[in-house]
Amino acid sequence: MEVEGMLAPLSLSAKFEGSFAYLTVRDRLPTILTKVIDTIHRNKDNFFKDYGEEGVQAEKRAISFLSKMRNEMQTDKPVLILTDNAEDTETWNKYMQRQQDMMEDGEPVSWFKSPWLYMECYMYRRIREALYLSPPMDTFDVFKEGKTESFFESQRAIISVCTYLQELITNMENMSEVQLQEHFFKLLQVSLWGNKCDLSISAGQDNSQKSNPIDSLPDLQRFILVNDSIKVWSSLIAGKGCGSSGMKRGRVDIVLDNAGFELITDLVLADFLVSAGLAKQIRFHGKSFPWFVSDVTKQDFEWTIMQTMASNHKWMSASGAQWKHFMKDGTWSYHDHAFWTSPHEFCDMPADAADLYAMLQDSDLILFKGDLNYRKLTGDRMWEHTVRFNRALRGFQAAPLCSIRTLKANVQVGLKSGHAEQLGREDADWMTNGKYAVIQFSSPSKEH
Ligand SMILES: O=P(O)(O)OC[C@H]1O[C@](O)(CO)[C@@H](O)[C@@H]1O
Ligand SMILES: [Mn+2]
Repeated sequence: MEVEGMLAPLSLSAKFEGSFAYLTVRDRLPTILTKVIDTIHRNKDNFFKDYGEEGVQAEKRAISFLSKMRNEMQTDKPVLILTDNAEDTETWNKYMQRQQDMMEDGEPVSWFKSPWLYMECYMYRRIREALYLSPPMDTFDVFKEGKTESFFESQRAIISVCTYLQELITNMENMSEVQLQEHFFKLLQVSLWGNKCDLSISAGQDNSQKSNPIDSLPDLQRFILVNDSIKVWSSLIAGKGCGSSGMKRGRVDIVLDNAGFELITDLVLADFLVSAGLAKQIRFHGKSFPWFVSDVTKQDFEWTIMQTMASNHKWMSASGAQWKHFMKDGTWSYHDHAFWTSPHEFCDMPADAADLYAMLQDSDLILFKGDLNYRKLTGDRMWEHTVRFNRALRGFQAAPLCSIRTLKANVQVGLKSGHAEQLGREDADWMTNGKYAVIQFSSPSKEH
């Protein structure tokens, strides 16, 4: 899929001392691992209650795997092949070989020498392996507690967005297209800022939403570096317009990121799209195992809808009930695919996950939530900031797509000349502190 003659720049990597990747591998990843070990240990009594002595042995075994990995990471040991014979084990091991073939002077693939994206993904896959090899703990979600807490700590913000949604739906019939567009822009921004609330960048610290998200939007506007909302709107209108002729299906895919408040903002946006007739079908894509601390799994997805329904706030529970209904009648559906928990850049998708690529090709619009998806869209490479988004996608163009992301890693393309330099002067950490954001669109037929 790579455009001929146009090589991609180098991958971000911890081998660049002092870089954000370096600091992440040196400081943040070991902290996350320590928390994982601590969580397993704190749950020892529960494992005993549920599984007896077998549970206690499993706890010890998992902790020993994880401590070993922390040590390997901190001493920059070669990366090990996976041995858990899971559905994706072979893919991961093949990918390691691919990385090995790219190493200079035959040096082994290792934590501080290989691409950051690969190594960070690999850590979460190894956590999975440690649990997988420690039955009956194989289904334990080490990040569940954090995700649940972040949901409950965002209650007030959740109530305000659900109330906003329900009021909107009540008045929708009399709304002009311009008014609908205005509300769409707002909800897209709520979903954008919802991405501030991930737990990976804060190494698991509380990062929930406390204030009313709708009221905060005007103040946050100036932090949106690229805002292609109007193009996203146009692609939705195009999908809608052709619906009756059978050309387009009015299908929107949302590639989810984090559970907690962010997921609620995505569900609210999806509800709005359906209720306003802008989409007929929404397919949500989540992770098939716990990933990057706060990412949504099927369990989180179902739990969130149930909890929303169970709220004693009228508009929150009404929203939850509506979402359950959408799931039941097929208007909404949840999908997971091993590709989302692989280390691949998205330009690899046609070759490495052809079924998923084909599925996405019949979408009218794909919304990619969050920072990690942006890193994978752009390959997590050292692009010049002025390179076009389309170019950085390196042929990944299944359908019109939009990345909705707060900046938490130092890759950013599609900026006007001089903009990055100006930002650098104003705020040295603009690419990694989660204060700035983009709504960046790309369509297969148009150059951007
Ligand atoms: O949940 P998000 O928006 O993908 O953010 C997770 C980000 O946090 C980090 O783990 C911080 O290192 C990044 O690697 C990653 O891109
Ligand atoms: Mn995430």
